[in-house]
Amino acid sequence: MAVAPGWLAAQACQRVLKRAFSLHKAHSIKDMENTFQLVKNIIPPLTSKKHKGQAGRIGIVGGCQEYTGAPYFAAISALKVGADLSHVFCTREAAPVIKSYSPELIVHPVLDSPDAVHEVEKWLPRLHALVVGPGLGREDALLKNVEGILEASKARAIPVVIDADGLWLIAQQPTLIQGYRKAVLTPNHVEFLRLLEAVLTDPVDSSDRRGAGLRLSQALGNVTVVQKGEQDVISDGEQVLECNLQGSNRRCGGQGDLLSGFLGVMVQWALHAGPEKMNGFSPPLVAAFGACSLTRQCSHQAFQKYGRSTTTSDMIPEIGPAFSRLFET
Ligand SMILES: NC(=O)C1=CN([C@@H]2O[C@H](COP(=O)(O)OP(=O)(O)OC[C@H]3O[C@@H](n4cnc5c(N)ncnc54)[C@H](O)[C@@H]3O)[C@@H](O)[C@H]2O)[C@@H](O)CC1
Ligand SMILES: Nc1ncnc2c1ncn2[C@@H]1O[C@H](COP(=O)(O)OP(=O)(O)OP(=O)(O)O)[C@@H](O)[C@H]1O
Ligand SMILES: [Mg+2]
Repeated sequence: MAVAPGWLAAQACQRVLKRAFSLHKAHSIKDMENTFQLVKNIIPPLTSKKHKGQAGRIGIVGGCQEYTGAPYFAAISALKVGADLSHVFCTREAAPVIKSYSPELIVHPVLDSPDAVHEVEKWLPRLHALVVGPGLGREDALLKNVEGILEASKARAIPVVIDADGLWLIAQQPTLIQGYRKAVLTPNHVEFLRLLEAVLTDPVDSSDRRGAGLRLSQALGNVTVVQKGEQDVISDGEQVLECNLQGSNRRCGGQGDLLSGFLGVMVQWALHAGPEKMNGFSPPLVAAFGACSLTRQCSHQAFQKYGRSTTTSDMIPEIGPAFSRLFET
């Protein structure tokens, strides 16, 4: 019997949705379908009418002597999800290493220069979003420069995803992003607890992940918070979305870096698409759901091939197939 490709695609989509929502009673498969549909709504179509740059020009702020992999993962994932140009702003020492990983990346060795804020600021008019923190390190001088870069980005209303050591900075100075609704924080378990402690004055039950995420977001003035973990819990202080899509049980480093790169692209897609396509959700919330789903799907697919030996590099070739499976069926 011949089976129509459309039918096969619909079955694959149903399987993904069942994996995604079977665990959480607060959502029905219908809700999940609707949320995936919202992500689909923000994806700019590939057409012959566009010029280079229109699908996204993303900047990654991070990369130092110790960490060169993290900014690479964030920058390459931005490109592979569909951005046209991906810039990395890193320290002088880290630049040749990051360049050597990929000819696709534009690498600026400026982050430890005395003029770092100005050097990054002059690129800001050409960027749609910044991802701040992967592989940044915690040196005071670098963090000071990143403070200036964040202020300059806010002044230009550029969306910022803050991850890793960028979250370390925010835990020291929450006022840096207080009330900036174009900021999305992507803490892992340890980073989330650190933020809770830094921002909330009253004790909070961190085992109630929805409640804690809501409260943290509210305390930061509705900055979107993506709490990564067995389930990803996403809140903008008003609503909570959970992503339960099956990933893998490999916890190798770098998966969060991929997520931050996806999110840098998707958040500007969502803001560009506008609130009318969001069915009452905020654009950063929908973008975060998309980035979490895609990371977990890549992890799932890579694990099916490589099992215990899966590393984050194995997830990169899965980005295209995972994206098609989730958002193009
Ligand atoms: N290949 C690379 O270059 C990678 C670099 N990374 C970078 O590494 C830097 C540090 O980020 P991490 O997420 O590793 O953060 P941390 O260096 O704070 O934590 C590393 C790990 O140590 C453990 N840990 C932390 N605090 C602990 C404590 N008090 N007691 C016991 N265990 C504790 C946790 O398992 C945690 O995930 C960031 O710049 C990040 O972007 C990571 O993104 C992973 C990949
Ligand atoms: N227990 C888990 N089960 C399934 N998926 C998980 C689990 N913990 C984290 N993840 C997924 O792994 C991805 C990265 O989250 P993680 O908490 O490892 O970030 P991270 O520590 O910042 O990573 P990185 O090493 O890049 O810094 C997210 O997509 C998250 O959904
Ligand atoms: Mg991380």
